[in-house]
Amino acid sequence: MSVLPPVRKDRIIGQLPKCFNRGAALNTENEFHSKVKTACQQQRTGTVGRFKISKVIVVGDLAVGKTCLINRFCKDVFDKNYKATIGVDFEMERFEVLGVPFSLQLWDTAGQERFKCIASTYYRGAQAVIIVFDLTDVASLEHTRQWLEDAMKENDPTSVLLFLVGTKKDLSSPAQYSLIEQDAIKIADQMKAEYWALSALSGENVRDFFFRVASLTFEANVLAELEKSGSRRIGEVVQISSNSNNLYATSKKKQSNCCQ
Ligand SMILES: Nc1nc2c(ncn2[C@@H]2O[C@H](COP(=O)(O)OP(=O)(O)OP(=O)(O)O)[C@@H](O)[C@H]2O)c(=O)[nH]1
Ligand SMILES: [Mg+2]
Repeated sequence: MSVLPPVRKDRIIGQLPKCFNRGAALNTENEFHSKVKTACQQQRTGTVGRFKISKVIVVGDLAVGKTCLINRFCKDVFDKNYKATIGVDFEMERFEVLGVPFSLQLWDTAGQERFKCIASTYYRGAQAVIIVFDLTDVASLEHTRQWLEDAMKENDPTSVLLFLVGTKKDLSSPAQYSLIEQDAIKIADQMKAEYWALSALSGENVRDFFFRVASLTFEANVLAELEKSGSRRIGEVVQISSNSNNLYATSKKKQSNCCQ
């Protein structure tokens, strides 16, 4: 018998959420992978949905808005006063994706230099890395390459999903926004990350973004489970996809360049 309460109604995902910008997306499919849909219908998702909790780390310069972003999604609150994160903090979020329970552990890390060495000890084992910058601060965008490099020292670049997220959209004028967006999309493309722009203050795109993170992480986990169980049967290795738009089939090749 499960001791957990049911998943909140507003955490149920039945469709693959859309990317934010097709020019910087991890995948541009309209639907979940057919193998994933079938596995969910047949309740053949292995450890996904039963024991597995996926770790997501959130990194980026100090005061770019990492804590506010997580708090807007998890608690629907916004604090205008800055309180630096000391070391790390985490929140658990439970979803139901295609009828399968799925949990994300969101690790909120410190951007301040003096807390960075504590925070970096928690980077290991991430399935997704969210690199945050402030849309009104170009330097914070430039620093995202360094944050990526640090996060990847502790993780396997072939299996981590990357997201590049610009915050404080409410503070940037349309002209200012479109300038920084061009640079952000270029960097996201080089990193093989999916780009999003949002505001924790207004809530714009926050829920859509986390639904996308949950969905793509879930999909990658189920595909990995299918591959594992398929390859156990001799001569019956599961073919994931040959579609070049699909990150999971091509991530090994693509991501090997990102931290060089
Ligand atoms: N206008 C506006 N302000 C924001 C937004 N997000 C965060 N802020 C403000 O930016 C400041 C820093 O936000 P935090 O979320 O604490 O920043 P952080 O990245 O967690 O900082 P560290 O924990 O030091 O790494 C706070 O004063 C927030 O109120 C946003 O979307 N819009
Ligand atoms: Mg913080």
